[in-house]
Amino acid sequence: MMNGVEKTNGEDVATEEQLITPWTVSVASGYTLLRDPRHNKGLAFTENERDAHYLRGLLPPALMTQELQEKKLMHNLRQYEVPLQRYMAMMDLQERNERLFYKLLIDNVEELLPVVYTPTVGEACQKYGSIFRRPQGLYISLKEKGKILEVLKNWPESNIQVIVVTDGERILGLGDLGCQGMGIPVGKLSLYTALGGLRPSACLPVTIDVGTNNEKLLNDEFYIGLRQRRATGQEYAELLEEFMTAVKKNYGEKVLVQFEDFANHNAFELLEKYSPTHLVFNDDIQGTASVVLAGLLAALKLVGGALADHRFLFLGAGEAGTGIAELIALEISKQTKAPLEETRKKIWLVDSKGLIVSSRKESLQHFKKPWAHDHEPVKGLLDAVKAIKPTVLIGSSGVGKTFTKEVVEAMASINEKPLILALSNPTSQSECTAEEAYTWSKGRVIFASGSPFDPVEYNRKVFVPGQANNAYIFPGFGLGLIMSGAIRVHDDMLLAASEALAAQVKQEHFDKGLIYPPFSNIRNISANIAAKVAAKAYELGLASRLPRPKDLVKYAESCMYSPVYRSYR
Ligand SMILES: O=C([O-])CC(=O)C(=O)O
Ligand SMILES: [Mg+2]
Repeated sequence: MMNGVEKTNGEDVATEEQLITPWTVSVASGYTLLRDPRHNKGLAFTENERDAHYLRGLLPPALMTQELQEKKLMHNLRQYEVPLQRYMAMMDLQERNERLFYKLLIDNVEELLPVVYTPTVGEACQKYGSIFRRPQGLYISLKEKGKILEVLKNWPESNIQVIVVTDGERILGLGDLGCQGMGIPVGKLSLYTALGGLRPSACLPVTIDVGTNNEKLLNDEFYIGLRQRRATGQEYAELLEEFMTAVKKNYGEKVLVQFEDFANHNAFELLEKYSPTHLVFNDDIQGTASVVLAGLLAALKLVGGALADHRFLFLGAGEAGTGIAELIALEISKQTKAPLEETRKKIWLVDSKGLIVSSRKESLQHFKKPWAHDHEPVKGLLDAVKAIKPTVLIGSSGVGKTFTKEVVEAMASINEKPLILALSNPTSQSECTAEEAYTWSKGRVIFASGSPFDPVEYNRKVFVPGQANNAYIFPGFGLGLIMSGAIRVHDDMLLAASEALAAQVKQEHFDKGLIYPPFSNIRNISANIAAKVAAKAYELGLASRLPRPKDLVKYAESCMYSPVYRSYR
């Protein structure tokens, strides 16, 4: 139980032999207050606050508003030309003055998203050891086996609502970054707060360190993780089981665990294993699926027809590829009442061995098997495009530069308005650039990508590429789950989130060729997504927060964290 009889940090339920953490709660003042990022306001402390909180002399005389601090910091950030330096400046700010960090991020979301998130966060993870200053998040390694519950109690907050956890094995499209994957949970959770309005203190980033198979990191003297090859099989499963059990025991039934950037085999297995007993969500399978489906639903206004009239070809049959494919098949099945086995046949996947066809079925990993349709073998992507004649081409393999000129031209020769999504992250792994997509299709493509691209001018027309990134969905999705007290995730909630996001794309966006709304309005979008997800949770009997609020959008908005400074008495 979270807020009821038991205290959440477990002291009350501990027996006399059990070890507890002797937390004390005190009012911060003076030097300690300035060093406490959650409460520090820097030069924005008022005269009264300086008197009352023993700050006299610890600050220079000037007073600044939060707006002026924001202006100064944005100016400073823009001086850095190297993206990683901007990232480090933002992380320093988060460690120094949390509210100001979120004020910057919320007010300048389009400019700062690429700094604290994709693509720069990818480079930050690669160099995490070298840029390491203060630890962020919770590290749970094989050394902590048998003690995970105690480790959770070391974290200074006990009222956790969302955990983003990675084991670092597949960080974006960059591969195994081991313990240095911590940048991802940290970045995702700062979006939970900035874009979805969850309180920072309710968010817990976790990295599970079972080793790494990345030789470069194993030989890097600055590497911060366990210097061993990855534990697998039973050893791995046991550590995760201990973690999942400890999480539920410590935070209760309603804590959301978001799996992030696990390698394919573990991602599918963990989701399947824990969905029946925990509130779990895999962002790379389900979040990406929901955001892509939203883009497709919106794109129908530009390309015409119903979803069922289209043919889909994927390059990449991992978490994103099969997750998106399954959600598209589910949506078509709901719309047409055709069984899933039928609707799946509109969707074709290509992996590293070529088109997935029935003759390969025996040797396929189980998550690929539903996509093995009858067709003669086809080797490469270009031949698959020519054979399948898709209206929609989606890249989700994590490998860059795979949508070649020939592939884009083939799509443009088949379709008046080809729909191409280059989802792989970060920018270096994108299947093609926005400029390539517009140029090679002679300006006819409808394009979106996982990493952001600047607008492109082609034939004196400006094209604005959309960003098909799960960041549109997970913050609002999570908010919807938390605010309704949901105890399980259901696929219908993903569909509800897709529809809510698609509904936010307005004529002015379509006019620019966009199939996603701009991020500048993301808090409002998140409130709408949260409301639809929560409504679905109530409808399905999965919500525990009763009675149901009448106006769920208003309620979502009222739950959202504001970064504006509070006055101290
Ligand atoms: O982090 C992102 O930008 C999207 C994502 O989940 C991934 O690429 O794994
Ligand atoms: Mg991810």
